[in-house]
Amino acid sequence: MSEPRVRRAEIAIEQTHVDRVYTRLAELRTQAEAMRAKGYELGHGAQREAVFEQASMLFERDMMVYHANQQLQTLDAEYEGLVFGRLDQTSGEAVYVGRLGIRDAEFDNLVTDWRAPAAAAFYQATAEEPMDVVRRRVIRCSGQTVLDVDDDVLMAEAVPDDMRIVGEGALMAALGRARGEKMRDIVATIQREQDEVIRAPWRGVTEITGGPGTGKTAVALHRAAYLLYRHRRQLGGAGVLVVGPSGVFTNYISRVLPAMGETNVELRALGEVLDGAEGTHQDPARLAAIKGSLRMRKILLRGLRDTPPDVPTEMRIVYKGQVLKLTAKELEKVRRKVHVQGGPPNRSRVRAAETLLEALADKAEEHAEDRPVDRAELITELGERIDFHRFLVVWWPVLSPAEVLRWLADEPRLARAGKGLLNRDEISALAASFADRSRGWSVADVALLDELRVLIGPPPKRRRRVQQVELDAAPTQRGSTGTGPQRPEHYDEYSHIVVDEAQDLSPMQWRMVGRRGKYASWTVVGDPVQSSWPDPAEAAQARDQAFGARTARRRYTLRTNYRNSAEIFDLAARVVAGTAAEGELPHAVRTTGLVPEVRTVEPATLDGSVRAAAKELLDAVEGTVGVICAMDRVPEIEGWLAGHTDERLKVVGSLDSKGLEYDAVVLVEPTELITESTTGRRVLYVALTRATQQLTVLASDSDWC
Ligand SMILES: Nc1ncnc2c1ncn2[C@@H]1O[C@H](COP(=O)(O)OP(=O)(O)OP(=O)(O)O)[C@@H](O)[C@H]1O
Repeated sequence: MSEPRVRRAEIAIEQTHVDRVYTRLAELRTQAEAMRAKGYELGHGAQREAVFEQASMLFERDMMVYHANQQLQTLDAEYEGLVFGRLDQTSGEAVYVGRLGIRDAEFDNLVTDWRAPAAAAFYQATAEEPMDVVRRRVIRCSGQTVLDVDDDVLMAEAVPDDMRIVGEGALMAALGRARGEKMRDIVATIQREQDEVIRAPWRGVTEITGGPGTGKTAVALHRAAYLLYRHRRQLGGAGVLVVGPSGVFTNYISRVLPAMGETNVELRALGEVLDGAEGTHQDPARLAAIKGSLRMRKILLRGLRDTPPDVPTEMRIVYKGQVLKLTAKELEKVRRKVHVQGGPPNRSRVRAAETLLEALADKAEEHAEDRPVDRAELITELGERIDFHRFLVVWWPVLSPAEVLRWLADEPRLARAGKGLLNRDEISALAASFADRSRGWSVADVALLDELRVLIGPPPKRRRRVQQVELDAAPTQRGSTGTGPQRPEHYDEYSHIVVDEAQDLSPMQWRMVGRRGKYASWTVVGDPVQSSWPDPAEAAQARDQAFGARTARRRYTLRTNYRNSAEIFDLAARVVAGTAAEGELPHAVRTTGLVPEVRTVEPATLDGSVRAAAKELLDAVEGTVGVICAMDRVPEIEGWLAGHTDERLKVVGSLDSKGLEYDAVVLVEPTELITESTTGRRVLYVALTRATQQLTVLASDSDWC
C-alpha cells in the first residue's frame, strides 16, 4: 500500500475506537443524569417524610447528587481530543491513552487516564528503555474526528508483520502549529524529561528551572492536574493555587486545566492574590525594587504605629468636678506604650482603653495633692462613660490596610517610618506613588496591603463589611478554573501552591504567597536568567522562609527549548551571553530557516516602521503577532496600530510579556528595554524569546547587540 493509503487505513482503525469511546461517554452522561435525578427525588414527596427525617438518608441524597454533578462536570469538560494516544505492547495488547479514564459496560478499559500509572509508558518509554512498548502512536482529533496518526517505533525487532507505521514525529508537528490566544495543553506530546517532573512526589518543594520555552509552565500545570488526580484526598479539599506574573498571563494559561477536566484550581496573578484588592499596573523598576524589599516590613510597622492623621490631639474629661487633661505628647506616650506591648492594633483597643485610663488616673493623682485617689474607682467609672468611649473610637480607630498605606503618601510621615531605611529620593518617589490614586494599586502594592492586613489584624466583626469596602469591591472567586469548591471570603490556605516565573517574586511577594501555604507543598517554576529582580539573595531568603522547614526539596532542570526556532534563540542567547552561566541556556530543537530580521530605523518614522513590520508578519503567519516594547511605550504604540483590526495582533509591554508567546514578534527599540529596568539585558532576553516562528527587531541604535 502507498503511504497515504496506509495512513488513511490507520486513521479509519482509530476512528472506530474513538467512535466507541464517544458512544460510551454519552451513555455515562445519561447514567449520571439519572443518578442526579434519583438523588433529588430522595428529598421530595410527603410519603417519604418519615424516611427523609433520617440524617443518613439526607446524607445519601447529598452524596448522590454531589457525585453525579462531579461526574457530569468531568464528562462535560471541553475534551478536544479525548483520546490522543495508543500503546501497542509486546503482549499484543493495545492501550488507549486519553484525558480521562473510561470503561465499557463490561468494565473493560476503553481509555486509560493519562495520569494513571498504566499510562506512564506513553511518556516514559524510549528506544533504550522501551518498557514493553513496540509502537507508540499519537492520535490527533478535531472534536470526534480523527485527523491524523503519528507513530514512534520503540522495539523495531518486535514489530509484527501486520503492524503499520506512519508519521514524521508528533512533537515537531505540534511545535510548528500556529499559536492562538490561549495556551494549549501538551498531554499528547509530553516528553520524558517533562513527565519525570510532572509525576514527581507531591510532598515538600519541587523546583523546576529551565530556559525560555522549555515547557516549565506547561509542565507545572500538567503537574497540578496530575497531583489532583493521584492525591485528590490530600490536596482536593484545601485546593491548589497557581500564581502567575500577570492577569494577561493567567488569562493565557486559563484553558489548559479545564481542557484536562480539572476545575479545582485557582489561578491568580500576583496582583490578585489578596481578596478585595487588585494590582492593576506595574511600578517603574526602581520603585518596584523599593516596594518589594524586606525593609518595607519595618517601614509598614512603624507607619501603622504612628499617630493616625486627624485623631484628637488632646483629651479632656471631667471626673468628680475636676478636668483631667492629656496633652498631645502625653497621648502619644500612651499610644507608644500600647504598641510596645505588641499585637495588632485592631486587636488592641481594649488595651488602649486600659492604658488611657491608667494615664487619667495618674493625672488625677497629680492634681490630688495630698488627697488619695481611688484608682480602681476612677478606672471603673470613667471606663463606663460614653464620652470616654466616644474619644476612644476616634483616637484608636479601626484601621484598614488601604488606609494605612495611603497615610504613607505624606512625606514627613513616610520619612519617620523610613528613618535609616530610605534615602531622601526614595522617600519622595514612594510617597508620590502612594499619593497617586489615578491608577489604583500597583502589583507591588498588593503585597504591602497583605503585609498590613496581618500587621493590623482583622477588624472587629461588626466592622468587617466596612473594611471590605475600603479594600475595594467585594471578593470573588477570581481566576478559578471552574466550579471548584466555594471558599470563605478570606480564604488563604491551600494544600499545594504552584508559583510560575518565580525568579521575579520580590521578598514581600514571597511573604504574601507564603502566608497562603503554611502547610502546603509547592511546585516552583523559574529561570534565574530571566530574572528582573535586583536582589536575588534577599528574594531567596524570603522564598526559603515561605517554604518553611519542609525537608523534601527536589530540583529538576529542563534543557530543551520547544518554543523558539533555533534561529530566534541564537539571537536571544547572544544578548545574555555575558551574564548567563555556562549550561544555563537551553537548546532549541527546531530549525525553520527563517533568520530574525534586524532593521535599523529612524526614531522620527518609527510609527511607520512598526506598522509595516506588523503587517508583514500578520501576512506571514497564521497565528498571533505580538508587538513588544518598553512598558511606558505601550499606549503610544497601541495608538499607532489602532487602525489594525486583526484580533491576532497584540501590543504588550516587556514585563507583561513574561510567559507569553506569539507566532511572530515585532520587537521595538531593544535598547529601551535594557534601560527601563535594573536588570536590563535579562528583560530583553525574555522579550526576544517570545516568538515561535518569526522575529523582526526595529532598532534605532546598535547598543543592545
Ligand atoms: N512536550 C511538548 N509538546 C508540545 N509542545 C510543547 C511541549 N513542551 C513545551 N511545549 C510548548 O512550548 C512552548 C513553551 O512552553 P512553556 O510556555 O511552558 O515554556 P516555559 O519554560 O514556561 O517558557 P518561559 O520561561 O519562556 O515562559 C509552549 O507553546 C508549549 O506548548
